[in-house]
Amino acid sequence: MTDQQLRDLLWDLASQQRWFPGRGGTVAGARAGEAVEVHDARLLPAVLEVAFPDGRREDYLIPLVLRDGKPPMDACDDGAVLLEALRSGAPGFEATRPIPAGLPARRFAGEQSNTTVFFSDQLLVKVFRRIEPGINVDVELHEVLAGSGVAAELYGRWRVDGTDYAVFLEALPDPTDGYVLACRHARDGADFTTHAWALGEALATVHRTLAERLPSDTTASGAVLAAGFRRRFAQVEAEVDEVATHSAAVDAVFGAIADEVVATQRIHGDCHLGQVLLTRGRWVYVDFEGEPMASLEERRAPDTPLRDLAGMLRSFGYARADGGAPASWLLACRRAFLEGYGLDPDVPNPLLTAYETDKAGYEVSYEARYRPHLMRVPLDFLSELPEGA
Ligand SMILES: Nc1ncnc2c1ncn2[C@@H]1O[C@H](COP(=O)(O)OP(=O)(O)O)[C@@H](O)[C@H]1O
Ligand SMILES: O=P(O)(O)O[C@H]1O[C@H](CO)[C@@H](O[C@H]2O[C@H](CO)[C@@H](O)[C@H](O)[C@H]2O)[C@H](O)[C@H]1O
Repeated sequence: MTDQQLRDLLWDLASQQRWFPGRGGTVAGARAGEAVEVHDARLLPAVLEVAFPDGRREDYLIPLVLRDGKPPMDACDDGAVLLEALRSGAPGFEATRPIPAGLPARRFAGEQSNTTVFFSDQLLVKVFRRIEPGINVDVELHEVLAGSGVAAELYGRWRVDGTDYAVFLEALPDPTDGYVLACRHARDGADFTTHAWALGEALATVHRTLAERLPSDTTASGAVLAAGFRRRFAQVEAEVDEVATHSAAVDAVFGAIADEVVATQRIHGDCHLGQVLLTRGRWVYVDFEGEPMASLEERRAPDTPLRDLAGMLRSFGYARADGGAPASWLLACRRAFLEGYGLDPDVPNPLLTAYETDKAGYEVSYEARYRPHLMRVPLDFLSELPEGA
């Protein structure tokens, strides 16, 4: 295949995909690594390089399966090759447990920023699409959380020249999405506190395990955190006029943490109810990649566990709004979640409020851009902040 043919092929394959935000860009190049022999096929790790008008460049992985007499195809549509590559120990593939042979492959059809292929109901591979040089945080943290019971077990990885291309994980049996379940409870006016408590307990296990296995001797000062929150909120103010009425209350929330000093550690980083699955009575956290817009360096940096707690608390607020539940439903979820985590909900926690406020500000601008009909949800949270917090 010539260089031009590879560029055209990858662009065609990517352009049809929901995970590909590269349409606003142009092809800057295409490259292919060493092909891997798997039975009667060859697996070619191909990467499309996309340039954007603002100067950004992004790399998108489109592993190709090449078979004699057939057009090349995205390996995610021929997932058996990926499983067999792991099982047979093909170059770059490393299994961390025994891999069953011949499981039927099914590509996940839902909205996703990467691409997941399930193998029967036993395991899955998540192929990373936008790749960055180095270790992928999702792989790193799944490895660290092995055996903790609050994350899926790692089955292996595909790593090329020190960069993670894919992670193989246990497929959790009978999974139910946490946000879907919470919204259903809110709609039915059903009690969600047992689940909220268990989610808090599971998050405490995530944090404890990460702190034990990836210790970090770092702290964050409230003044620095507040400065960051204020900068981010100023951007929201510039974008959405309606937040101006809440500016004084928000400023007071951020001002209240100036004297704090908190320990930092590795955290989930993008915690919300859409990142937890209930599997046979147990809550499991998924997708440890951190905030998609943050750089790899930012996503690997220690942070305070309160960011994860705040993300989850905000999510209960969304579920309440979605299901039209009363304020008491939300309050009960919040209390149960904090208690399950090991915090006393009656003890004021200005730092946690500051993280929630920061997240709500971010949500206002996210909703203004993508889902204006939901902008009221974070705005309502801001409107409930006490004036002189
Ligand atoms: N171990 C797992 N077992 C079963 N389903 C999973 C597992 N991990 C993730 N999922 C589901 O697969 C989908 C995509 O997973 P996710 O890790 O969030 O992908 P992305 O990084 O592309 O957003 C989600 O619907 C999630 O609930
Ligand atoms: O899951 P992503 O990392 O892509 O996060 C983005 O989209 C989320 C919505 O899908 C958005 O989350 C917000 O809405 C959720 C309900 O739809 C709610 O559970 C979250 O708490 C709320 O923040 C997230 O902010 C955005 O970054």
